[in-house]
Amino acid sequence: MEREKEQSPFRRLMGFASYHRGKYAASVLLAVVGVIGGMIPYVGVSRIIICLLAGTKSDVRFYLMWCGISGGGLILKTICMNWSTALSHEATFSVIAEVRTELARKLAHVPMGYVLETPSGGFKNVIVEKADSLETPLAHVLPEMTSNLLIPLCIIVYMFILDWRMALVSLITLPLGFIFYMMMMRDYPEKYAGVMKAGKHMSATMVEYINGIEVIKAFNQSAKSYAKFTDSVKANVNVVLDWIRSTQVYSDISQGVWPAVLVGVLPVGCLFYMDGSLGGGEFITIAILSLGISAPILSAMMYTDDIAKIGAVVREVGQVLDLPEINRPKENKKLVNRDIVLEHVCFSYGQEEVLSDVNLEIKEGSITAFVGPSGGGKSTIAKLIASFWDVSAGRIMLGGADVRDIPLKQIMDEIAYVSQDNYLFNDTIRNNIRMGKPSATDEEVEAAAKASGCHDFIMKLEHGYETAAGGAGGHLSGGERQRIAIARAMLKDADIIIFDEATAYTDPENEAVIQAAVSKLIHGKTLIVIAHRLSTITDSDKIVVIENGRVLAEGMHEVLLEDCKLYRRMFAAHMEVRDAYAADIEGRDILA
Ligand SMILES: Nc1ncnc2c1ncn2[C@@H]1O[C@H](COP(=O)(O)OP(=O)(O)OP(=O)(O)O)[C@@H](O)[C@H]1O
Repeated sequence: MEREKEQSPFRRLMGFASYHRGKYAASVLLAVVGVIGGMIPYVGVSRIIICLLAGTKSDVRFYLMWCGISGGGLILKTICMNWSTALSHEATFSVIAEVRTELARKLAHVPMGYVLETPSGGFKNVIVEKADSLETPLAHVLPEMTSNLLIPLCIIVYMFILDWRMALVSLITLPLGFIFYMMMMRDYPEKYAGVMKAGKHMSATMVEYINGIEVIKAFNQSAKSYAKFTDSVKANVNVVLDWIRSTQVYSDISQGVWPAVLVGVLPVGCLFYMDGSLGGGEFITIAILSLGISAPILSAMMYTDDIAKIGAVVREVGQVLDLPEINRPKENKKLVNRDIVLEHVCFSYGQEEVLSDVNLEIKEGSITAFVGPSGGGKSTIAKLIASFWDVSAGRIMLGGADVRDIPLKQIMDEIAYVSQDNYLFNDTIRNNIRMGKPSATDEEVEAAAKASGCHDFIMKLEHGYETAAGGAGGHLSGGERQRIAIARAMLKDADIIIFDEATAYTDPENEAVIQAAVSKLIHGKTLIVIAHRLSTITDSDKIVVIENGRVLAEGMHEVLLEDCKLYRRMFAAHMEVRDAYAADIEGRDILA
């Protein structure tokens, strides 16, 4: 596994934006030109006022010219600012799309365990909400903050040229407001990280609540009594309110103090005017200009809030991007056959070892069944073979090569994993089956559906193959979903098939259809079946009994019945349940 070097949030943000730096540079340049355009009316007004008061110009064309120049400046400002914003948004939405694509790619390359252990709401929060929150700093901060800081800077320089004393007086509210602003920003990153954490937790529990709504309803719970959900909503609102309470006063004071420039400019200006050291034109010009200082500075300050947030956002996006990947070579490996060999395999989820010293040989073209008590490690072995995780110790060989030396894509091509949780995408049934082979024609899709026993129930659906399957399978039964997964695997035509039999007891009719589908699917292939109904695997070439993370026994059905007490007991128990179930069904049929 590989851990990328940790980067500072700012460098990472710049890294995201680097492919679009041309657009960002043009956006900043246009913003600067826009600021210059925006300054022109101030100069125009000042020229007109000074000349009017001094009475030095009586030609109306002079005033009309400055009116025209001022209007031109405003038009230049509007065009440049809008163009600048359009460019920065164009670049930013591309960056956000790239970040999302990279996050999604990352999830496909980290060990499955990381993805499964993280609530899906957590990932959704990072990929959707957090990625979205990059929009403000990237699209607005660069051009708009540049212009919002440049405007007051230019005004101040101009005021210094007119009268340096008045310029200083007009700046007096800036440091005062800044003190309160800094008090507001105290511990900001920590507080904001707390708000984000609470939001993420709420999002995760909400997704959990929605996913588990069936169980919650079945057990007569409600949103209120589902304490985890209500607690997270309350915790979120408390953290946000605490944060607002601790900053609101300072924020209000600083926002009140900053624009109050006339409090100094008017009395001091009157004094200077009365003692003759300040001209009437300059006084009025400075009074007007001083009003233009605080608004852009306040806007720029608003962005510092976003800059402070961005560290936490980028860090969180970075945490996903830095997850260790399953590190595999890129070049395909030549496999001599499809034999699978496990040598002294150990594996732990976190600290707890769930497999210890597992040795196993699965011959190409054979049928191998994993059986054993729940939690014994059957699925874990199957998932290690499919490279969902890497072993903690020992090795797994496929066709003579260590699976860690085989690219993930090659493993995915070699192995079809038909799991119990057959996720159906929110797409048509046809496209769901086609996932097994994206280039498959409609005829191939339907042929696979027929072979896997899906065709009849699909044709009974309202829109046949074009019916939307809906998230996680919609209204299809477990058995139907499993048959769709078998159809997908048939299209994929992989050499090795891992089939995780459904734990829920399916009716004998459905079981027979699934059995028929599986036997068509495995023709000439290597099959590993994680079996929960022992009657279905008695003909296997090899049955492996797995208990407490170890291989307890292996052999054919008859041999194990003789030699393995656990297998004998499990088989007898299974037959008993099966017979009782069959008798129950028969009884109901007679009553009907
Ligand atoms: N993602 C996981 N994180 C932590 N522990 C896990 C995870 N998946 C499985 N385990 C644990 O590993 C052990 C083996 O689980 P596994 O699913 O491989 O057993 P199994 O024999 O397939 O069980 P079943 O027949 O119930 O499906 C169990 O103790 C289980 O709780």
